[in-house]
Amino acid sequence: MKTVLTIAGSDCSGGAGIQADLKTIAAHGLYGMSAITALTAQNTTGVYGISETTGEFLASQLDCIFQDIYPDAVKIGMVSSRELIHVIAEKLKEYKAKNIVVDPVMVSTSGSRLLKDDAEEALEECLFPLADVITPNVPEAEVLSGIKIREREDFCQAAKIIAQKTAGGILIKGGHQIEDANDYLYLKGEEHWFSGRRVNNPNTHGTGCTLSSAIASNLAAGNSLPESIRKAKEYLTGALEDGLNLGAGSGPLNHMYRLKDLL
Ligand SMILES: Nc1ncnc2c1ncn2[C@@H]1O[C@H](COP(=O)(O)OP(=O)(O)OP(=O)(O)O)[C@@H](O)[C@H]1O
Ligand SMILES: Cc1ncc(CO)c(N)n1
Repeated sequence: MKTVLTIAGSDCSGGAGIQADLKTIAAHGLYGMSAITALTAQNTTGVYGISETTGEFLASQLDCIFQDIYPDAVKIGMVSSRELIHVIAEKLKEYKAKNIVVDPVMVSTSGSRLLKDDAEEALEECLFPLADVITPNVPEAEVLSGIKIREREDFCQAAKIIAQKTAGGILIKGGHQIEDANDYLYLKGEEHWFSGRRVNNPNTHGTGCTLSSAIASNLAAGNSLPESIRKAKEYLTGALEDGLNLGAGSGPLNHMYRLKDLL
């Protein structure tokens, strides 16, 4: 069985972070493992607390995983501090990790900052060079490139700037655009657009985590990057279209929508 590791923060309400990743990996029929960077106290209405793990303990989790069950792909989500980013980069190099998806999580869907100021630079310097693909949303891509993204051409311009930090692909997610849900991939000088059906559902807690772990799952299964993104987007759109409505705020997706017939 193919295996996928997620290195991310825990969302106690189950909609984003580690919990969304493990549900996504399981829904793809793969074996999921997790190294937890931080506990968060959050729910569909917001993030109420963050308790980070130590660098030493994160290193220990990664040693346990890589020395025993080697992952076929690795997804990295919320990593809020410089120290933890350094630990991850060192361990990924030490164990020659492959199929690395970096989701540069900066702000939660509900608007809370999930990254300390000094961590942004470390993310770009230490993790981007190791990534097979990085998956910023539009606001994150604006921060990383330093330009405003409004028109189709802006996606390309921003990606080219970000590409100076990575040899991997840059997937700029258009979920925050109003009219459509199209995503843009810049990979080794080539452009790919992935057109999405925009779903009229305000319950989008964890869309970014779900997409990146679905991409990692598809890479682990041996798909090319563009094919992994196409399949991941299809999975995500279905989970959103299912119309689950839990909690008082922006609720989670239904990861098990393809298994409904079993019940
Ligand atoms: N309403 C929607 N309908 C269809 N697809 C959507 C919708 N909202 C987001 N998406 C898709 O979800 C994926 C994740 O994009 P999004 O921009 O929401 O990520 P994100 O902002 O990183 O997520 P998060 O808020 O969890 O951090 C993309 O493929 C995007 O196109
Ligand atoms: C733990 C965690 N990771 C990522 C996000 C991004 O939505 C979140 N809300 N919580």
